Amino acid sequence: MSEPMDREPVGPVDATRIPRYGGDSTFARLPRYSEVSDADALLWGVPFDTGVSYRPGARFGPGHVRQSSRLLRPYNPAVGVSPFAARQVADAGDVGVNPFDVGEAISTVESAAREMSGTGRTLITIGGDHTIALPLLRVQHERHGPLAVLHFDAHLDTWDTYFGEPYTHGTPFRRAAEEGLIDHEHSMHVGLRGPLYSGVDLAESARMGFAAVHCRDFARASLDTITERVRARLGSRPVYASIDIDVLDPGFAPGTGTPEAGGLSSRELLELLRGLEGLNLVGADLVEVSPAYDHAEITGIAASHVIYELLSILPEGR
Ligand SMILES: N=C(N)NCCCC(=O)O
Ligand SMILES: [Zn+2]
Ligand SMILES: [Zn+2]
Repeated sequence: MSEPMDREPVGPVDATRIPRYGGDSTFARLPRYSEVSDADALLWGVPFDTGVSYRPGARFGPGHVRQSSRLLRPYNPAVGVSPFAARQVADAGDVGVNPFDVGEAISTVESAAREMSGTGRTLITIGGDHTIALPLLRVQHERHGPLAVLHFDAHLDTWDTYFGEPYTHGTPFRRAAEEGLIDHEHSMHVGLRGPLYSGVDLAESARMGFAAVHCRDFARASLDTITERVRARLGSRPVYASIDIDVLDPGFAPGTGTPEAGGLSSRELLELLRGLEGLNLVGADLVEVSPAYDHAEITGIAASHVIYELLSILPEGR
């Protein structure tokens, strides 16, 4: 929002007074958007998975991530921040999208994101499959111009079409590049791995403006070296982080639709995010949590901690 908040932010329900396993399931037990006068940052869900190429179920992601976020506490010692006290964060619920029409769903997400971000609210979106990154990037681009896209994923998601369809979860970043939404000098994939369709896939993605850190790099370079590479690439540009939970190894995130062996640990991803403090993060999404393949909330908990770290590194006033 444009005006600074004139009162203390309304925080999560206090778990020392009201047990955390009961009651309303908002993200981290934060207030609903309708319960606060306004918000600096909004979490919201996009329960959509009509764009998937393999296992379905990410439409149930938002509810599952919220349910798995009940144990989050207010203070983040890793970065010395209380993310819910530094700004008003609220949960805006889920948007109702058409599961039978991908084009209509994309326009619905775009208009809802535009309306919710208003004159400057930060949006953190819980998917849903990766198709939804395209309308989210369109709205961020309207405000900030070409974005330094920080894309955590096992997959490139810069492929052209699936079964002739241009709007799928494997294609959002090619569409975004075609639409001029991506800053070619400052965007990056992190966590790539697994078999491709052809060697050309990587070259095409590089032509679209993405530098790349592969999972193989994590086997050799230190986390500090990789963090520095990422920071140097993003610079001071407006950064949009799009995090596909399948960037984590299936052992750390089994509940996802297109799992690939040999991924990051939750510890590596969380620590890398902490190392991005001070960057100009303007918004983010966390996608591809498919609860039917999750056990013991393993994937949901990892996802909720990723979102918590993102909130913890938001610049002041955002
Ligand atoms: N965005 C995700 N999670 N996956 C894309 C995989 C596309 C494929 O089936 O080749
Ligand atoms: Zn992926
Ligand atoms: Zn993806």
